[in-house]
Amino acid sequence: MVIKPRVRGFVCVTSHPEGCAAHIQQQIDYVKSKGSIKDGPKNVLVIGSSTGFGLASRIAAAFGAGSKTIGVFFERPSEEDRLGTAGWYNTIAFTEKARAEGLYARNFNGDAFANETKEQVIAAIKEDLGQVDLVVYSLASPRRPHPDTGTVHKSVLKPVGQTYSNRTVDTDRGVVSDISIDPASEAEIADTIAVMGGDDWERWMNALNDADVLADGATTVAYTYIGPEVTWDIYKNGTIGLAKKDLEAACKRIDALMKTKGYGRALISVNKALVSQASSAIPVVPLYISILYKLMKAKGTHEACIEQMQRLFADRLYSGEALDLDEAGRIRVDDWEMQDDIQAGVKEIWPQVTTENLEALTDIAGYREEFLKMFGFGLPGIDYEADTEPHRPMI
Ligand SMILES: NC(=O)c1ccc[n+]([C@@H]2O[C@H](COP(=O)([O-])OP(=O)(O)OC[C@H]3O[C@@H](n4cnc5c(N)ncnc54)[C@H](O)[C@@H]3O)[C@@H](O)[C@H]2O)c1
Repeated sequence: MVIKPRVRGFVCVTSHPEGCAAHIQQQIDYVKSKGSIKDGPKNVLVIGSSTGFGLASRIAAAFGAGSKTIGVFFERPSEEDRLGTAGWYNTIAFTEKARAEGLYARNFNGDAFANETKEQVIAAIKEDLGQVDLVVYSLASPRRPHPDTGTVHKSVLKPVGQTYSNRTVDTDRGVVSDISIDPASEAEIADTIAVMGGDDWERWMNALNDADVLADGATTVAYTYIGPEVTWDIYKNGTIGLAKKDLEAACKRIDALMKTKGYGRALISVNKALVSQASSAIPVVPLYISILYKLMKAKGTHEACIEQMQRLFADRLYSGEALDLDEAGRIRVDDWEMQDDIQAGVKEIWPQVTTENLEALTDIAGYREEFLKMFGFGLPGIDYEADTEPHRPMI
């Protein structure tokens, strides 16, 4: 079938298998162009490995350090009259390319929050790898069925304590407008923490430790975002920010657990704002990203997921040097985003943006390009008029 993009609000409901494979290849080529990561991780578990930062982490580990990888993700295969999700096709392409180079890659499509998924993954580690020396926790989920109670918690992206009003952009239609978001209820705050906080990461690490599948000196890392003041009420100080605070608290407890294993460590990396399936759903953030991209591209410091994760692995986690951490003990690969001149530029452009000057003042074109790329569209060398097989089994 011929597959075209069909964008509905902040999602694209179609995805192109060959385009996704070309996107994976671009990321592999980038990692290889940076040279190999010496003393990188050997056996890596990536939780949330099919898109965004988790996928880029898996690619950086496999193709930068020759790591064996196990990926856990929640994606949908194609059905008779429905395409598979981009993450489904991404994972097939990654796995084909990894195995073609003799790299071990094994996949688990299932709910990472569930006890059974953890048990299956642990059994696979025991069977194939013995132990893992890096666990990347990169889940972004709108819901979590609680493994003990069965209650389904749903996360919300809302301010806390007061109504938040700001401008936002409908990235599909290019319309800039003002929005007001009412504050979250106590129940919504608790639900968001249950989904995006640190409980599940801690459960994974305890389960891996109890099963003795963490290597001595193993590292685990999870990702967060801070960003500029203009987004704080909806991000850093909003429901998602409180969940991230909970993630950081869990990090301290997990770090203590990891310290019982030689030089083990648990870390939080603060990453840059990027177009991803998760970030496109956050109000206001896509407008910020469009302005940010314009400024960072002009300065020559723009990075996408793969550049960020390659830098995290090569220059931070596995540089062989002591980690340069911020006052809260976090790694900062959002350093170039947060530079004063970039943020001063954002402050200057922000109040001026309207529907009419959106194209001129921001990189909305680059935003849309990145957005479509996540679903395999707009990749060079792909004939989007050609027939494509949409039904592809997981490997
Ligand atoms: N995108 C950004 O701008 C940004 C910036 C900094 C930090 N982060 C953080 O990085 C992390 C990853 O975000 P992303 O933007 O790469 O998201 P993403 O939506 O691209 O990826 C999420 C991953 O989680 C998996 N997943 C979701 N629910 C699952 C479940 N129940 N079981 C198993 N897998 C499941 C998906 O399959 C996918 O692989 C998040 O913690 C996010 O807060 C994102």
